[in-house]
Amino acid sequence: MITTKDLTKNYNGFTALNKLTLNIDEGEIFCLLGANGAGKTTTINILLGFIAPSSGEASINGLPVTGNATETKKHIAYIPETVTLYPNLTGLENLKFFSSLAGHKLHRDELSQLLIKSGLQENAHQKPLRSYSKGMRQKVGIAIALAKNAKVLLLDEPISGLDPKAANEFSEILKELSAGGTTILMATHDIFRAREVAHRIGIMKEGNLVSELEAMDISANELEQLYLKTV
Ligand SMILES: Nc1ncnc2c1ncn2[C@@H]1O[C@H](COP(=O)(O)OP(=O)(O)OP(=O)(O)O)[C@@H](O)[C@H]1O
Repeated sequence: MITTKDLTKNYNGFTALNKLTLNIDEGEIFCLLGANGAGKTTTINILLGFIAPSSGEASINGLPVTGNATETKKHIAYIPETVTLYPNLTGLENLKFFSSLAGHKLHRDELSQLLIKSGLQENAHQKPLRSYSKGMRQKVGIAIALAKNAKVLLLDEPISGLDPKAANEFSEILKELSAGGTTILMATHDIFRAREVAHRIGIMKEGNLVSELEAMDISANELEQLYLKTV
């Protein structure tokens, strides 16, 4: 569960995020749309405990992030736009290393299965990351997030750079996780994907959440029109 109440972030008089109130239930997928600079990353960074809000509150599974960030982070898996990994380690080795940092000791077979589930072709598992495309690196990032088995997943434009097939597979993974009870917040510029994968969609403009709608109630075309009218 992700909740924010009147969440605000100011930078020297500039309001990057203005009184954002969100309630994302267990198992729900919420997509945040908005032009560059709308406040999507700021929201995610506050939820991660990376930056402190100026006012308002953010909670993960009922626990306020402020003052409890070490604890709340344990419940969160995070996939940024560009996943940072070790170029000289293979996909398997990166996954093993990062999942062990999160306290998980997984066998080789389990690691391979996670990479396969994330859509990384098997012949790449043993190759060094420096030989991977952006989409392939992103899939290792997805596998690392899956390994953590977190109840909350935060995604900041995770599909930019993925080809349509990989993006589609990624949507399927998100739906599976959601069906298993994972709460998902995804910032994205991909209106079509948002419409396809989300239960609810929010459109942000200049730090404000200006529209909030059920994905089922709107077609991709209508969502695009609304987005263009809004931002
Ligand atoms: N450290 C900072 N100091 C000053 N302003 C900042 C800082 N971080 C973010 N901002 C500003 O806050 C606003 C919101 O930025 P944010 O990164 O949340 O937008 P976004 O919706 O994620 O955009 P994008 O789609 O480009 O990733 C922007 O105007 C940005 O310039």
